[in-house]
Amino acid sequence: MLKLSLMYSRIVPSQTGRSPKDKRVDPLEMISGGEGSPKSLDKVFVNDQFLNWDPENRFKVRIISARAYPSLFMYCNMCIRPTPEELKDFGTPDFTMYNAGRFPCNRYTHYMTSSTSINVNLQPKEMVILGTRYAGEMKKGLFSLMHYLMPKRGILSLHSGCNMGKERYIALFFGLSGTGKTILSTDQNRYLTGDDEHRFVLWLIGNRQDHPFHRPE
Ligand SMILES: Nc1ncnc2c1ncn2[C@@H]1O[C@H](COP(=O)(O)OP(=O)(O)O)[C@@H](O)[C@H]1O
Ligand SMILES: C=C(OP(=O)(O)O)C(=O)O
Repeated sequence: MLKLSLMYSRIVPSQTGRSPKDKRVDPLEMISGGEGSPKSLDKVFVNDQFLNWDPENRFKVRIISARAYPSLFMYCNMCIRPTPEELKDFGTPDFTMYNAGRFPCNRYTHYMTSSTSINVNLQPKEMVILGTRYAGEMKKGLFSLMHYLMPKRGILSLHSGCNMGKERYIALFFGLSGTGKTILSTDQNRYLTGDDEHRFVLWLIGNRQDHPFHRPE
């Protein structure tokens, strides 16, 4: 029984859902170094990708993770993959994300609310994830960044599902997480534009993730 429960505790991670109370968006630099932290590991997984389908409002993001899974999650599902040519000229990223979800933060440090910490920082333009294995934190962190940056460019970012009818009218689905945006926007009689994060510019709707634009006439 003891053996079983030990096995179970190894398989089931401590934090597998979102931790909104442990998330901070700080304008100032935070403590993200120290032994065992993502910045001190010898081996990490790195992928350079783009945020935003629209090339004119695109951001370069570098995702550095201690484990392969978060890296693959972002590479396969979330961001836009650069072409080999774009990767060659990638240069300095606009934003860097460090994910060491298995490493807990020190909950006794000033500001820490638990052993989970998700810090999005706009000054050094970086995000550090500690003490959670929920990959959705990475998506939501980049989404927070887009919420900050897009309105400065006259673009409204939306947390919504979006689909389009054959007559090219667009429907947006709003709601808190888990309230049915995905289910409602996935309609077999309508084109799915995107399930989650969108930007809205007059009549042009684009998904932050790797989906094409649809231009209703
Ligand atoms: N109208 C509904 N009645 C019952 N369950 C629903 C309804 N809409 C969605 N769900 C369920 O709620 C969960 C979350 O829905 P989802 O569409 O993924 O939400 P969101 O995209 O807003 O996070 C899913 O398991 C889905 O099947
Ligand atoms: C994925 C989440 O929610 P939503 O489906 O609303 O984006 C989340 O809250 O982590």
